[in-house]
Amino acid sequence: MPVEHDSIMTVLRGIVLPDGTNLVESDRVRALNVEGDVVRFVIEAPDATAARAWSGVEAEAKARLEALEGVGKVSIVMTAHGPAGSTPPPAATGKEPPSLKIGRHPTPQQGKTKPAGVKNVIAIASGKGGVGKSTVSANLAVALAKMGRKVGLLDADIYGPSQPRMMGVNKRPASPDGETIEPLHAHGVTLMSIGFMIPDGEAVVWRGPMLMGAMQQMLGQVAWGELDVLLIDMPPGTGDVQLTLGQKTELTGALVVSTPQDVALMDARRGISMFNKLNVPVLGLIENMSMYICPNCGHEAHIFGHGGVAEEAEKIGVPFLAQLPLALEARIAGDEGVPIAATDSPLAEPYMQLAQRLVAGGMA
Ligand SMILES: Nc1ncnc2c1ncn2[C@@H]1O[C@H](COP(=O)(O)OP(=O)(O)OP(=O)(O)O)[C@@H](O)[C@H]1O
Repeated sequence: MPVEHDSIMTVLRGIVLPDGTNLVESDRVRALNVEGDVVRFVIEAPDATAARAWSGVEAEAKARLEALEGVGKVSIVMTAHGPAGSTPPPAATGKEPPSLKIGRHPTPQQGKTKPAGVKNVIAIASGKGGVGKSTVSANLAVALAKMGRKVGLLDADIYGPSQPRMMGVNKRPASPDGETIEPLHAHGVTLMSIGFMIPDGEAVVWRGPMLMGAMQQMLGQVAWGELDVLLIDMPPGTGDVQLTLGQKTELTGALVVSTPQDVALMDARRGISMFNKLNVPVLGLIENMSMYICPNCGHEAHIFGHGGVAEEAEKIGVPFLAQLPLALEARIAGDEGVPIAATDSPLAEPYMQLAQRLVAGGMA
């Protein structure tokens, strides 16, 4: 029988650190993963000096866990996040402990790249917050997965990552080697969110270089595997993440989500003009909250106006890809972690059609 997570934590609680606390109490254990009889995790030391001084801690944890019933192999990676102390690094073996931290200065990069094995990368953007960009991203990802496509979803919305809630998963991804990050999986979609890696609100204060570094890591360190398409749920507006992504990533293109309201459309125009400047093709516009369908009588009301996004698409010569109704059922589904496209509700249909258009166009 595989070893229980709790039994492992009990053992780790018994491993005393030099300051008298233990590994669990001082929150040093990350990415604990049990597969069969193999236990893997990361010990996150406060800095490189401590990481070196804790080699006995690592050895003790390994020996004690290997003595547990059901455990065959134990693999521990020691990482350190803080500045190194004054002690010189160990001789010859040389390699610094890998860093699992998301949010760092970028490493130099020549030209545009995309994760190996990923055929298409599509940014889902909006000029304005709250228009439903994350809802569209989650549902489109699920609809594509239902069609049998291999889909990844990267939630890069640093101001309010909503995919953990919308896709119904929220835990810290495993990192068996302290460098590669194993994405999570939900509703057939390979999923990574900046929200899995950093405490709420921390990234909001990041500016240019830190954001560039974080995006580089989310694209480059995550083991995305073979994907037909990777959707990126962007933060709203035209900030550093959008710029970095447009300049550094080989994007198939961008989908721009807007409500029919004039104010939302004005902001959407700004987003479109940014993508044009970055030479990122705008694959199409999506109108969300097009009409409200009363759940009681079926009456349709155009709460945020009517037809604005279709007109805009025609004016700028890009496809108008979908019209998505405002529906209570869709909101509740998103809040409960089961996107409406994952259900057999008729509201899943417009997302299936959107997915089909992208597949037919060779974009996903
Ligand atoms: N078509 C819809 N019908 C009903 N509710 C919707 C619809 N689209 C979005 N919502 C709801 O509106 C809220 C905002 O949507 P969402 O988070 O997808 O927007 P966003 O543009 O990603 O926002 P942000 O910029 O804050 O990330 C959510 O509660 C979501 O469930």
